[in-house]
Amino acid sequence: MIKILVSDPISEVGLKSLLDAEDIQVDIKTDLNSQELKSIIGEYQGLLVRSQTKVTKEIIEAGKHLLVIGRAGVGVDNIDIKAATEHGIAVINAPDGNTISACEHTLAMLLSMSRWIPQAHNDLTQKQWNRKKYVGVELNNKVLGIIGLGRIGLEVAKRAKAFNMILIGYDPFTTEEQAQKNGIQLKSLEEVLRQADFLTVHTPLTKETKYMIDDKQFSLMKKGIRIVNCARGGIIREEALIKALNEGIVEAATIDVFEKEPPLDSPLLDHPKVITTPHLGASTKEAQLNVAIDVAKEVYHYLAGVPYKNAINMPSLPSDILNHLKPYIPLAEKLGTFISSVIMGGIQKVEIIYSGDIIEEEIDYLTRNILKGILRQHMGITEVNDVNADVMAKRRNIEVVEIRSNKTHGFTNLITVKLTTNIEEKSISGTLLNGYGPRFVNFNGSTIDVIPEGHLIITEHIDKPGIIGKFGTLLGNAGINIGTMQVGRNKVGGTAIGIFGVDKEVEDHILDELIKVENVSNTYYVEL
Ligand SMILES: NC(=O)C1=CN([C@@H]2O[C@H](COP(=O)(O)OP(=O)(O)OC[C@H]3O[C@@H](n4cnc5c(N)ncnc54)[C@H](O)[C@@H]3O)[C@@H](O)[C@H]2O)C=CC1
Ligand SMILES: O=C(O)CCC(=O)C(=O)O
Repeated sequence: MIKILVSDPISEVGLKSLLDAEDIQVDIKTDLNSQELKSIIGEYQGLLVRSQTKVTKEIIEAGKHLLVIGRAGVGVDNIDIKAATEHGIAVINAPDGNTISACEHTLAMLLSMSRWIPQAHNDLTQKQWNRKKYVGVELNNKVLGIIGLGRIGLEVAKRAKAFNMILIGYDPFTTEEQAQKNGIQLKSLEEVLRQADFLTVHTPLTKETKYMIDDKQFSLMKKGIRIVNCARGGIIREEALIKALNEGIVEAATIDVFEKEPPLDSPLLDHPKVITTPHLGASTKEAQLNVAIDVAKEVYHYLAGVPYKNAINMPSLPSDILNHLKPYIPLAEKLGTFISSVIMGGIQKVEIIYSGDIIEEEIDYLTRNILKGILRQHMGITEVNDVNADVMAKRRNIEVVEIRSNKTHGFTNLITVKLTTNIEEKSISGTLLNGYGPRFVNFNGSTIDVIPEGHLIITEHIDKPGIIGKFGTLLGNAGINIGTMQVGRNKVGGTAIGIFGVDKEVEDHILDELIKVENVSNTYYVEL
């Protein structure tokens, strides 16, 4: 039974697919403090959160059985992604379901700020009829600067256009063409800051975006600018914002997200020109249902080994691409397992050559599976998986080189893995034969044709008469039946290899017998 903990309020209707699954137990405990979470997280394979639960390194380390962390929403800055990746835990979010709500909240903030609606309402509740005090500004013909032209930024642009605003934007990861298509003039950050009458930020909180709006940036702004932050606290430095408000650079600000949440001691809450909401951007019935449905489905798919698309720490592949890659995945892992079983010494380099139709695919995913096979087999690292395979290789100073080549050697697709250790270098090539499944087709330069499955004995010997016969006798005497056999050599009388598919597990003492046969240099055993 798989156990999933839901530690933040997430729509139960949206979680129905998990709640109804027979093989999954879902526990909803939304009032845990971090100590309590730490003490129980070890029981769970899955953890579902929104933004309140801080999934720290400590929590991740205590989650000995965690396989997946699902975030019902976009921002994953409350999850230590590095620690999750190192522990092989997939982090999956639900980025699409709350876009419209966050965008509409931004528009609500823009409008209330331009007309001082909350302040005027407050006065009126105090029986003060202040018509002169609250003179606003129109959005019409004003320049709206949008920082971050992703899902929410572009939806905001669409709606701001309806108010006849002039749209300018900054996003180093988008193109001029894409911006123009959405009616936005792409500019440098400095230009946006200098030209905007209204400014709204829609980036994630990263090392690059933290405090991207600080004293220096405020000093570039037009006097009287109005600012919205419905993205993440910390993109705008709060201290600098307060200063800019007090100096009159910023006329008004609307803030949904804070550097520290809840921000109960923040001076922003008391500032007369600031409108605040308690991180409500995604708090609509629709958004909460959407993100719960999305995250439940993705987590279920991840646990069931079915294609999913929104992993943060793995290549996120559309399901059609993942389905196309699927048959190559076991081949990739088996190439890694095989080559690392027949080599001696400490691994220094893994070179992977992809050729043929496979080079059009997301080969990073296959590389992770090759590395997984290598690290599990050669180093006994059982916790390695698709999520952390490349991190684990890097941590062990293994150089990983991926090459796309057009030399297919007659195959429609070919994957060659060359392993270099401090002692030797060996290679294995495999292909996927249409309708026949995976095959190993070359080992250290010798042509072979091996179905990579079951119990395999591999021998390296000199190409001389009688050796294969002796192997047969020895294995027969040990009650081991040879089901398939492949021999190859680089030249007559040269170095030869034998790959014997046998019907049962082979113990070490049998390999010791085989290596005693004259002209045999090495024997190995691998289970695929
Ligand atoms: N207040 C709330 O309740 C909600 C807040 N959010 C937050 O809104 C933000 C935007 O979300 P989405 O639009 O869904 O994300 P997204 O990933 O679709 O868009 C983010 C955009 O920021 C851009 N970007 C990244 N680094 C940048 C930089 N240094 N300078 C300028 N642009 C940069 C990216 O290229 C991307 O286009 C996130 O921080 C998210 O967590 C999202 C939903 C609800
Ligand atoms: O869970 C929430 O309500 C916050 C949503 C949010 O900030 C996000 O999705 O990034």
